[in-house]
Amino acid sequence: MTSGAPIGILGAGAFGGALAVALAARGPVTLWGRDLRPGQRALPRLRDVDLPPAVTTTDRIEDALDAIVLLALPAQALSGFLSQHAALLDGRALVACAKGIDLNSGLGPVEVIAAACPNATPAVLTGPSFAHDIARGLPTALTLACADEAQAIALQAALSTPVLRVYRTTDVIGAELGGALKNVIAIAAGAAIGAGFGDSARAAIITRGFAEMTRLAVSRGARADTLTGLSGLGDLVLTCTSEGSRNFRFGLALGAGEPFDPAITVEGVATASAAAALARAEGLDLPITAAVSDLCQGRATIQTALAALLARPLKEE
Ligand SMILES: NC(=O)C1=CN([C@@H]2O[C@H](COP(=O)(O)OP(=O)(O)OC[C@H]3O[C@@H](n4cnc5c(N)ncnc54)[C@H](OP(=O)(O)O)[C@@H]3O)[C@@H](O)[C@H]2O)C=CC1
Ligand SMILES: O=C(CO)COP(=O)(O)O
Repeated sequence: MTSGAPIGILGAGAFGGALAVALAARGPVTLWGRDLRPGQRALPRLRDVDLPPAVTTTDRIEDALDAIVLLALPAQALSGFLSQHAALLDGRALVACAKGIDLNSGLGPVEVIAAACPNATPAVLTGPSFAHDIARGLPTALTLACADEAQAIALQAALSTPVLRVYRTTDVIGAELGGALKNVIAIAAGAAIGAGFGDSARAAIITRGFAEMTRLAVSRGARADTLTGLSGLGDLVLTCTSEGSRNFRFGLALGAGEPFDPAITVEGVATASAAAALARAEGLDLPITAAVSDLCQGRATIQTALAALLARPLKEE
């Protein structure tokens, strides 16, 4: 494969680290993390995989400002981070790798970038992909969403490798809401399994959860067919069916009444509240999303949440 343009990655957690490993197959990558040492090869959040020589590590953002900059930070950290570093980041191609809705503003990652860096080309990289799969070089398909089609084509080419297959779309809202909302439904699926409700209940949650995802995304301007793609249904299936998912594992613990390590990133908690607020503003009924929000905020128990869902009036599918 021909050498690609240098890529900067801001955020050295599991996903930033995995993308650095994968993209090093194309060309030089600079990985920034707030505690990253120059020459560091092992990352605490990405076990069992060392960074290859084509990855330079740094704790100076200035070192990672390449033509393409990936923002591999949790969704709730993005706005503050961008405001803090806007002078350095504005005007560049900024690709959010986060899946969530900002709780303060109700915005997705691309709108968060646009608000903080109005001269940037904002995009989002999303889709079904566990960091440990990508880092191990397993075949993976992602979606790159950018409103500007020419930029989407360029970013798709720059971020694809022989095993990382990137599709593209200009439907930014659809791609980012699919990625954000699947985490909420994965918490519900995990909670159902953790509480012992069984696989049939999980199938119902996945299906009716998908209907909620589509309803909210379409009301916000997304195309319905984007939700049936990798960034929506694809990621929903992965996250609701694998204990590789932190959101699913968090749900399992919630359903079983067990504690969960608060240091682990679980995007669906904040996004459930943000999505429930958006649904109220749009006048939409999203019962599973509301139940997850209530469960996470301690306003419901798994038993009261189930009873409320089952007591809803019978309706046409
Ligand atoms: N892990 C996965 O399989 C996948 C994750 N994603 C998405 O990627 C995003 C990031 O997740 P992931 O990498 O897994 O999360 P991790 O918890 O593994 O890592 C998060 C990283 O962000 C850093 N960070 C958090 N807040 C800030 C801040 N304010 N300033 C600077 N750095 C900060 C953390 O630094 P520190 O360690 O110093 O706290 C850490 O390095 C999420 O939106 C997730 O949904 C998408 C696809 C797959
Ligand atoms: O987004 C992911 C898979 O596509 C990772 O899911 P978790 O954040 O639940 O681990």
